[in-house]
Amino acid sequence: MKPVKIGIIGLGTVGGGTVNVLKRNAEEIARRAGRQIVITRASAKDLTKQRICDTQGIALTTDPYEIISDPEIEIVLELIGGAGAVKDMVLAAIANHKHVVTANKSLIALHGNEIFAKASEQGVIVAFEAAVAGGIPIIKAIREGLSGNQIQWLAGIINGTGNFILTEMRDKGRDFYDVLAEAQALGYAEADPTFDVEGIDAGHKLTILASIAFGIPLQFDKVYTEGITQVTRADVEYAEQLGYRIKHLGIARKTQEGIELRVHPTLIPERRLIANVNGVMNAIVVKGDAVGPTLYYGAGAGADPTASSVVADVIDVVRALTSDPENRVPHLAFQADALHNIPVLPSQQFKTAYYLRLNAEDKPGVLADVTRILAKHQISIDAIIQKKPTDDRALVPIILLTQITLENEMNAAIAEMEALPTVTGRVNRIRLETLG
Ligand SMILES: NC(=O)C1=CN([C@@H]2O[C@H](COP(=O)(O)OP(=O)(O)OC[C@H]3O[C@@H](n4cnc5c(N)ncnc54)[C@H](O)[C@@H]3O)[C@@H](O)[C@H]2O)C=CC1
Ligand SMILES: N[C@@H](CC=O)C(=O)O
Ligand code: NA
Repeated sequence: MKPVKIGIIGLGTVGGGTVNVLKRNAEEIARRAGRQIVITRASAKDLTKQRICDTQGIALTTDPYEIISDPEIEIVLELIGGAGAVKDMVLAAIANHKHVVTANKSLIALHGNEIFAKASEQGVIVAFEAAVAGGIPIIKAIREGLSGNQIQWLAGIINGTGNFILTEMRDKGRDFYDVLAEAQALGYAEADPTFDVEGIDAGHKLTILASIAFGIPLQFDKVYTEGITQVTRADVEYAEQLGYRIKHLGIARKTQEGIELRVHPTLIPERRLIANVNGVMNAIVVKGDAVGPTLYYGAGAGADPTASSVVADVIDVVRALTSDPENRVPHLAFQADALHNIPVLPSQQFKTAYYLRLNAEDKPGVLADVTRILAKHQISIDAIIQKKPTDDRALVPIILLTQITLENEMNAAIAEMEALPTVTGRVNRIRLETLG
């Protein structure tokens, strides 16, 4: 059989890694795909830049459209990133009947509904395994491996940069921005690293996971996102004293009222496997009604791990080249005409337990005021720690763990606690999930 010709647009961390893996494992890949896969062309912004891959035998250009319109190329690998100009490139590739493999979660989360509709019209595949949790085959696991289940919830550490930062801060006491700079140097971070630390990247990934788990359209605008910048060393220590770890999680949960889609720092019991996932590693727990809880673990970022997913997608596409488009795995796991518009809940309707930390004056009655406010909002307390004063102004940190409550009630209770004359500053809240 003739080799399949592919073109890559974007030769940075993931593009370079993909060239390396495709070259290094060419023989095994051909045995799996049934055909040889050859990168004939690649586009890069700067042709003189030093790369992590050898581009020998690959015709280079600065113009991605030369690849997108090349009649010889069957699969275009979009490894540039961003959701602006790249969207037009991907739509142009689809219009030219090319299959597309992408690692771009922002593109899929923001424009996936349109892109998949256009791809289906043209009978081509848009594959995106690398877009969620780097090297972990989580898309395939949910879309194919768990397709017999009703998915009840999923929760995951789905940003490698954020987990790397939290781990280094906790284990080595390192400075936030120092670790972020290292994550950038290692190629883990997004072009705009606020996407990593403010939870936007995790929000993009959660959008995709929720869609394939529940059969709903992609809707990033409804994801609640909170980043890791407000997590303090004190919170990490208090959480540990109470038997918890703080992880930045993306959580999608189907409830009677609708779907919760939220990204935020979360206390998790330290005995859970996911609480012990460190560094750039990612992990996702998916609970199906038939299978029960399942856990997927692996590198969430980096050149070779991400390339592992890109190349697996390329092989899938090659295997499917001769299949009838009607019989292919649907892009979003459910048939395109069978997606449901289940409401995504506003954050006020989330139900979760909480860790609260507040600074109060060291006076009798303060704790009673706080517990009275919580009781008024029907919030039950699971644990309280009152620390010794932190300074000569005699402020005492009070740490509380609550039982599951409605976020709306918690918002009201926090506002009342902050208004107490004996409470100084903001009440720091972190949501808590037992993930049982
Ligand atoms: N770095 C990682 O670990 C992971 C990245 N991703 C995603 O993979 C994609 C690529 O990310 P990275 O490789 O990390 O970024 P990168 O910045 O290392 O590489 C992107 C490359 O595209 C080039 N480029 C920009 N505009 C171009 C144009 N018009 N034509 C040709 N090349 C152009 C840039 O010069 C750069 O070399 C992004 O969507 C990212 O979110 C996904 C999973 C993991
Ligand atoms: N910036 C992302 C890259 C992979 O998706 C991350 O750190 O997880
Ligand atoms: Na993946």
